[in-house]
Amino acid sequence: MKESLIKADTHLPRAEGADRPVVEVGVGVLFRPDGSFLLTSRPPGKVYEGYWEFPGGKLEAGETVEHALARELHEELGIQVDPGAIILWREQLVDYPHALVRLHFCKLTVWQGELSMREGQSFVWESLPVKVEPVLPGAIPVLRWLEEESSPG
Ligand SMILES: Nc1nc2c([nH]c(=O)n2[C@@H]2O[C@H](COP(=O)(O)OP(=O)(O)OP(=O)(O)O)[C@@H](O)[C@H]2O)c(=O)[nH]1
Repeated sequence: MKESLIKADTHLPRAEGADRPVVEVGVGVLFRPDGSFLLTSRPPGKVYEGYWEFPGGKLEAGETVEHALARELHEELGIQVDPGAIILWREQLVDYPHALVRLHFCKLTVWQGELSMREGQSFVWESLPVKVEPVLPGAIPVLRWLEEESSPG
């Protein structure tokens, strides 16, 4: 089956032309017992600064999605996560002007430690429909999937 692709900001030129490598990214949807989920703002200095997203980051060489995400959540949020508690959920390819990324979205309900924003981000526990904006193009499908999962039938 052909992988679904989102094209973001199509009016902007693409870096590196058509044959650019795919950057693999682990992304966490952290749920509290009341069903709310965590959104964080992209830190100052990063592309799409200030946009709301789910926390996560790029896989390093040799890492699994679960290990990369556990590492990123510790680096960004200061929490301890057992890679075994990370549930792989969905994938989405996104074509951005700066990179072609494959997002590996994961669900997570268990972690240790208090949240501390180590990169100058803001955070919010949200529920549908989310109130914060703008949401990163590559995070928007998650909101749709959560909506689908919460509606009967
Ligand atoms: N963390 C995260 N990244 C996302 C989401 N949606 C989405 O398109 N992305 C994209 O995935 C890539 C993640 O890169 P990043 O910059 O957050 O990762 P990182 O912390 O490893 O980056 P660094 O190399 O600047 O340290 C970016 O191109 C970002 O635009 C999302 O919901 N969460």
